[in-house]
Amino acid sequence: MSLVLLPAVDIVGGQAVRLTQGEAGTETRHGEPLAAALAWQEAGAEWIHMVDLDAAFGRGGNRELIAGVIARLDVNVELSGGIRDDDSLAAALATGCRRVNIGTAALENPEWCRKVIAEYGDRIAVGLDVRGTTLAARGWTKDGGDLWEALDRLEADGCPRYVVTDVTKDGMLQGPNLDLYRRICARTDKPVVASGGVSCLDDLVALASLVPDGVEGAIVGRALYAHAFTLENALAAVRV
Ligand SMILES: O=C(O)c1ccccc1N[C@@H]1O[C@H](COP(=O)(O)O)[C@@H](O)[C@H]1O
Repeated sequence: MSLVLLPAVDIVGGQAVRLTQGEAGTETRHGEPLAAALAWQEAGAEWIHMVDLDAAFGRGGNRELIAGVIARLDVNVELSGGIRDDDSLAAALATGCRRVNIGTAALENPEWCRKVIAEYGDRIAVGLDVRGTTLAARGWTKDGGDLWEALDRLEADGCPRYVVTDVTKDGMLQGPNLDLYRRICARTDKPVVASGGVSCLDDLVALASLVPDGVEGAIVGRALYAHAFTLENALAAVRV
């Protein structure tokens, strides 16, 4: 199996942006989310990782715009940010995304998370956003507990997929935390999508070497927007 590449489209105030280590106020702007998403689709992406950062930071959201973007796409969208209760989950699924990524609520509301995993199966992924082995919640501004305790609980609850971000690597262009993904894959048989730090094609080749361990995909953000490589070249680099 080839590593699945998910170009990221993060949205603030209706614009595509990139943050550094997820910190509000560090954004660089990259135009219309639709234009970005269409560019990744045309370059061959099969999935797009879309984040409503305003919703993740608890300061509004971009759901209508996101629904309009997804309606124009043929590729699968994994949608993150602010999905924390029945209403926000229903609104997220109604955008037409293929799956949603639950972060804060998986840490703060385990019972609800268990319920929606049982109800929606693989339309749900849980985002494990970590600094060291401490989880980050609420726009990565609050500690969300111990990674290994949460992972054991989510395993018991049947979580079908994990999207694992090393927050300290995100937007830094300094390479991914391969050891983190190895350690998580050693503790679960469920697919893991790796996020944070990809800077060059060699980083993607290194992540692709973890496919037999359980790394299914890699989210690529700043490296694509900074033109460190093209998505076409990235897809070729991980193709087997
Ligand atoms: O992706 C980011 O750069 C990011 C930065 C700061 C906070 C969250 C970010 N992204 C993703 O948002 C969801 C978390 O949202 P919530 O906690 O469920 O509301 C998660 O997938 C993060 O990886």
